[in-house]
Amino acid sequence: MSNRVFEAEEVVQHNSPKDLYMVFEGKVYDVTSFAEDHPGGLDILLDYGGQDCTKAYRDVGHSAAADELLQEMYIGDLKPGAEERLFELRQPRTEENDAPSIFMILALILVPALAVIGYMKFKG
Ligand code: HEM
Repeated sequence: MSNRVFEAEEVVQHNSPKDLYMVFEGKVYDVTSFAEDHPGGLDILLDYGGQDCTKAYRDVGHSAAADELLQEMYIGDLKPGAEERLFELRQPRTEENDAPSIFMILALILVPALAVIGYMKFKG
């Protein structure tokens, strides 16, 4: 068991499927090895990657077996009082899991729109 103390700045970096930390009740857990096997799915875990999942975890009503699993992944403590900072530093999910960016969506709308306008001009 480690008593390492983590800064919020460090915890938020670990938010990808290959490197996933989560904070529960002020403790830091490295859930990377378990994430793919999570019965609730990887995707839901990524929503809390590098973040506090205390409320979400409790709301699901996880079993005692889940609590035990979690304890096995304990790696240290979040610096006392750093919860708010952690939330402020919240980072977007890593690219490989991200929904298409707003630019991509705009491009998908604009390109056909310009093509139609161009065609109409050409015709007229
Ligand atoms: C952080 C470490 C976590 C561990 C070790 C964990 C572990 C587990 C385990 C063992 C189960 C199977 C049911 C049970 O034993 O309770 C489960 C189910 C589930 N978990 Fe997690 N969980 C974690 C985080 C989360 C988070 C943050 C969420 C977000 C809401 C979540 C959502 C769910 C859901 C929705 C199910 C139900 C899946 C189903 O029955 O269809 N879990 N989890």
